[in-house]
Amino acid sequence: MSPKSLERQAILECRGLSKTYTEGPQQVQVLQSIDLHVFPGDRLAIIGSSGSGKTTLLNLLAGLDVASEGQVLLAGQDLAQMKQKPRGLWRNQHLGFVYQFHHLLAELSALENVMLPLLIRGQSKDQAQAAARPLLARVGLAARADHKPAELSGGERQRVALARALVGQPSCVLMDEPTGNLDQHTAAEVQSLIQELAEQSRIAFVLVTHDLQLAAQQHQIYQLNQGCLAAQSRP
Ligand SMILES: Nc1ncnc2c1ncn2[C@@H]1O[C@H](COP(=O)(O)OP(=O)(O)OP(=O)(O)O)[C@@H](O)[C@H]1O
Repeated sequence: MSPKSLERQAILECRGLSKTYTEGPQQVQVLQSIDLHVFPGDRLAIIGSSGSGKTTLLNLLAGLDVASEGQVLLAGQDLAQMKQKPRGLWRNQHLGFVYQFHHLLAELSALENVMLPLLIRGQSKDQAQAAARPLLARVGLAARADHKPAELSGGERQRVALARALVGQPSCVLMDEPTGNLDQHTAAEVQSLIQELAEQSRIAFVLVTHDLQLAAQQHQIYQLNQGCLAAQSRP
């Protein structure tokens, strides 16, 4: 395949994705037949009111939850068709995930948190450290490598979480409210980092956010409404 056709191959794709939650006798359809294509270097924002299904969609795209109908293809592979262990490895190789509440391990330092995905992949401590240190520097936290999450500010923790999502050199990073707990200045820093990484390293970003300012800075905004995903025209 030529580099150009590789570039046009969606790194993450969903087709006819639906999700219904069953609570006792009640069924709640949260997502209805959603199609989405994410290409290298894309920056997409998904907006929608509270309870519209944004997190549910992100979890399905990440293979953390199972769809009621439809498919998710990550780097061309249907996640639902894979066994648990290879699916985890495939996800670890191609996807980074930044959660709203960062989910850093409290007992590990910032550096150790960033090293973790590589240690899980079976890399040595030295290899993991060699990859994690420059990333911490890139997010402006070289001097905080030995600090535990409790000793960092909210913005610093979010940047550690971003470095951890990037350390495995994923093709796509999913972010749930990446600036939800950040002040305006730190949110702007996170945005410029996302922009730089998308342009220079062709990493694709899918951001779920309530922050319309952040959404407006991405290539495309999608709105989730009554289970359907619609592309928005730019403001
Ligand atoms: N495990 C579950 N079982 C039953 N219903 C659920 C479950 N998870 C989510 N829901 C319901 O699905 C709907 C969508 O939830 P989701 O968390 O995806 O929304 P959201 O758009 O991310 O909301 P917010 O912006 O408030 O975080 C909500 O009505 C929620 O109550």
